[in-house]
Amino acid sequence: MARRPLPRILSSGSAHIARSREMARSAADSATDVLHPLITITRGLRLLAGSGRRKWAATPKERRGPALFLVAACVLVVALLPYGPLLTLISVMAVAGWKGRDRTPARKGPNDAELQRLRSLYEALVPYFSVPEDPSPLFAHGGEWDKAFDEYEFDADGRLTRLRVSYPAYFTDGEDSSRVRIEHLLHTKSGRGREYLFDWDEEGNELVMSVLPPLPTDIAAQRFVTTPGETVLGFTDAAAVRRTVPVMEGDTTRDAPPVVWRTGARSTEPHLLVVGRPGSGTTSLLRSIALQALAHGDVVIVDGNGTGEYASLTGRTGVLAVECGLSGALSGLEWAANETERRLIAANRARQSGHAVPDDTKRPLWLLLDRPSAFSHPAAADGRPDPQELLQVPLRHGRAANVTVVVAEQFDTLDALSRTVRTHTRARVVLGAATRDELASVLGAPPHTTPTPETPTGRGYARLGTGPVLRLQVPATPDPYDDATSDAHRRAVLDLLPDRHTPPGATTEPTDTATRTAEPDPEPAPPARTKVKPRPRQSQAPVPAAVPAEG
Ligand SMILES: Nc1ncnc2c1ncn2[C@@H]1O[C@H](COP(=O)(O)OP(=O)(O)OP(=O)(O)O)[C@@H](O)[C@H]1O
Repeated sequence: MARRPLPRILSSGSAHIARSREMARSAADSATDVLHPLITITRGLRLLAGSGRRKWAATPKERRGPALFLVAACVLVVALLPYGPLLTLISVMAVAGWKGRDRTPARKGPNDAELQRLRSLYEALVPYFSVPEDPSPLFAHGGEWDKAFDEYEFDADGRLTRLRVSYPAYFTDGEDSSRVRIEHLLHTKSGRGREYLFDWDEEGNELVMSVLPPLPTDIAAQRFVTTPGETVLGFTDAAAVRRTVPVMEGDTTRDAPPVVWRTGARSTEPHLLVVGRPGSGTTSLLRSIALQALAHGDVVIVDGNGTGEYASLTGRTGVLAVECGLSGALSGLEWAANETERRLIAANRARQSGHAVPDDTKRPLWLLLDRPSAFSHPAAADGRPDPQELLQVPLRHGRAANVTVVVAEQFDTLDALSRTVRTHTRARVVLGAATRDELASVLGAPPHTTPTPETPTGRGYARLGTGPVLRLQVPATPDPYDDATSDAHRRAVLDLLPDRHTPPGATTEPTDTATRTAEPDPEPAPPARTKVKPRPRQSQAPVPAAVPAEG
């Protein structure tokens, strides 16, 4: 059977309809192009009219009369001016055109993946931020997440970088354990491997979580711009401190936010305790402090490690002693205790007789003790006092006598520190990996940030007295005599060292000499800047790390 042709309307209809649609679309496009200025101006006029209406509504009733009068006066002036109405019309059109211009709207709201992240975060928070008794809970399974998350930001990889969470007033945000649970959950769900800052606003029932950039690790030892009495412990977040200091990085200078510790008579935390794990950079921090202290004062170093990491300081001007053995440590600290008393008495006498405090009581004296607990056992075995006992006077009265004590100790041997040391060292630093409890026990408060995914050496936290816990990165101040030290760092440290006051060959005394120095001095030797120079005790003879040689 021959096939009958389809009716014309069915065979050519679809093509016809498509053509008509195409024509209509191009006509609409052309009309839009032609009418575009008109559309823009109309939109602008509508916006202007809207803002005018709002302004009028916001004007107090008693001011409406004068405002109307002013407008009428303006209209009259414009009407009387030559070309006034025309110029006004052109100006209004121009303003309307500017106001109504097409601003491509920025993408609002999260994309699908981000939306999914926010929803799952919201769902995860429901058990923590809701109670069955709440009739209209902010957090409920399947609830409106956008009411709880007021602000959010994602990075290019779609990971959260900032989130503001509103939570119900009954959440126990005053309890550390409740906060820790929320912080842990948000940290885990938002992606590990980054450091987060949690900022709790208890009054507003809001929590802001933000990602912190890593602290720069490329600042090396250098002369920092500080006043006498200020020591740069390291560098922190720009938002955490009010001040910056210029720092050199290679050939460039930039401003960095320092953690500045103030010592001396007006300091509220005149002594420092540094705690860390082995290799965390505590010795480097003490070296950095020594280099800064030597710019204005004298230094006595007691090295319980006995590994000679302070050898570069031996015999330098202002370095009164570098002690590695028990006898040397005892005699050095005994001298320091006597010197503290001498300064106090001299200053007191001068004040009572109405004179100025003598200059030789003002020069800062620093006692830097690296792992003093290493001496405790040999001292007990030998029936001699623990060197820490000799710190009582400098710690208790050092502030008035310009004597500053810095103690570095490791977590494992923290118990061996005397009560006096713990009580009087109110400036605290923790370096290296540490649990939240360890940080809280040393600093007196936990940090508001999550632990670092990788802890570079010299990275940790600082807290000065009752101040906030600050992230800290210590400037690289390695031992210049260490073969592993880079040339740039070696040069940086050597440039900061004062000149030698004794030739290098005379620095190493045999162990028996160090033992001899254990005999108490008939009179305490005054510091280097006074008329008589103290006898520098450099017992740098190599000794085992834990047990000093002469015991
Ligand atoms: N802030 C820092 N920047 C770069 N490198 C550092 C920093 N602090 C320390 N280091 C390097 O880390 C290593 C260990 O440092 P340091 O000796 O100061 O640690 P420590 O805590 O005293 O450890 P230990 O008690 O085992 O000697 C050294 O090679 C040192 O150069």
